Amino acid sequence: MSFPLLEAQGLILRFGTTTALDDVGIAVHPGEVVAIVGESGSGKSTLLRVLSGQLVPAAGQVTYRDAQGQPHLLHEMGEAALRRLMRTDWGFVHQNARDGLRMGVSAGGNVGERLMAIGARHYGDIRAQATEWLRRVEIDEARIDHLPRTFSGGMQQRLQIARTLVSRPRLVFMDEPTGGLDVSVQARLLDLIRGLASELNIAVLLVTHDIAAARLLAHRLMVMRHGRVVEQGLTDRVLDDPQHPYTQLLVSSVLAA
Ligand SMILES: Nc1ncnc2c1ncn2[C@@H]1O[C@H](COP(=O)(O)OP(=O)(O)OP(=O)(O)O)[C@@H](O)[C@H]1O
Repeated sequence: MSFPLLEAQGLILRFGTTTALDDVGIAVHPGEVVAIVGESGSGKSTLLRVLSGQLVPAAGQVTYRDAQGQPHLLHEMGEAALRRLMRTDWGFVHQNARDGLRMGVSAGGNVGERLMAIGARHYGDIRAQATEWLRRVEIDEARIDHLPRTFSGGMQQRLQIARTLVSRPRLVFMDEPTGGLDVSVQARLLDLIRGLASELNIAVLLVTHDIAAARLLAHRLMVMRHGRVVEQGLTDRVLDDPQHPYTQLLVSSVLAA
């Protein structure tokens, strides 16, 4: 198997007396979708923030391997290098599309901007790619000059995905990407994410408390509770044959719902 794209060991992080991460390790390989599941307060979002360099752990390390195969210790990279990584190699899909979109910029502008950030300069090419990406995320290209605030919640989320993926990141961090949307809209969005991640061979680190979403998208699953990883493995194995009592409870409560 290839080297992991992102790898962490021994992560510890406390907020006052709360231990949000308690000796957490993870590895994400190129093209792999890994879901972090667990109840509210289990440490999922904190882990995502540490893995994407936004929070510095009290102990442990995170290593990112760049496109040339060079490993970098994330928390020793420096602000400028980290920002460059975020622009070129990584993408973020937020639960609230407003956090990932520029609401005062047209739909086409939202997508085109990301291309310009990685060096695209030719207006015609940028507009053509933006049009193509709107089509890919099932937004009518006639809406290209409209502002995202005129879009439905599901459309805004699809636009955020187009904006994120247009620059072909190697790794995308997603925090509850379908949270707050209608169930039918969620299903369509999950299908779209699954298709695009697989087609573009993008690694995804997905935080969700939605086991059904994790089953649909993730190759591997990591179950967290009270800041610890209680179980991890291939998604079907973990969900069909959970070993830890907490995972059994999570799975059975979904089945009973
Ligand atoms: N900025 C903060 N200051 C203080 N405590 C925090 C902060 N962020 C998180 N915590 C605490 O750390 C623990 C883990 O929180 P975290 O948000 O990572 O959990 P989560 O699994 O993502 O929950 P949710 O699904 O509700 O977002 C919780 O006890 C939370 O209250």
